[in-house]
Amino acid sequence: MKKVVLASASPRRKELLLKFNIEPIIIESKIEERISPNETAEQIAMALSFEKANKVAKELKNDEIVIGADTIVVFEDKILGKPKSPEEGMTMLKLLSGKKHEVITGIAIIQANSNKKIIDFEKTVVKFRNLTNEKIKNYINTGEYIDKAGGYAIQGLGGVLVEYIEGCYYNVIGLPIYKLDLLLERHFNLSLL
Ligand SMILES: Cc1cn([C@H]2C[C@H](O)[C@@H](COP(=O)(O)OP(=O)(O)OP(=O)(O)O)O2)c(=O)[nH]c1=O
Repeated sequence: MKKVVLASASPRRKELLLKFNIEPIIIESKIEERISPNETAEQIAMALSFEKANKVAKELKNDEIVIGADTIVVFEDKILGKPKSPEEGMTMLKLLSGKKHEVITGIAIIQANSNKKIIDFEKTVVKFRNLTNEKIKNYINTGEYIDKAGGYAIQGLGGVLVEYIEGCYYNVIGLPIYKLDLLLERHFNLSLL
């Protein structure tokens, strides 16, 4: 397989790629995550994933495949980022309690030093069970909410909060693996299997 560069500091994304037999070179891509009010959530996630991948691709000398991704949580047209405090985490989980929300991941794949690039997104609906204030407080106290869009991690103790999902599980964790394989196959003649 060609050299794959993951333009991400997210340990989840690295672990996911490793699980699917890709050993990525990690290059963190620090961008300012600006959110423009005129864009849809899908457009925002795709634009941010592209910015992350493009920043790294521009610094490379060969024809590496660069992957960038951005995950956002959308509840009733409101974008929920990463909570900056336990209080904000608590407010987010109260909003999500008993309701459905969307997790959207933008994914950008760029071949460095070529004009080959593709940008797409994946959407998963997540239904939360009804949460008591005590349950929310107990979850926030675990600290797991930190660094997670929407303030929870489905792959961890946050799994207790989720009743069901509609769509790709890996998308919620930050990288829709089936779509990555589909895009690699279709546009780069590569595949995970
Ligand atoms: C909803 C949810 C989000 N998350 C995580 C996935 C993403 O890593 C994070 C959203 O932040 P992102 O901005 O997508 O990614 P990141 O800051 O972790 O890494 P980088 O920008 O360097 O690529 O939330 C989970 O791990 N589990 C979940 O259930």
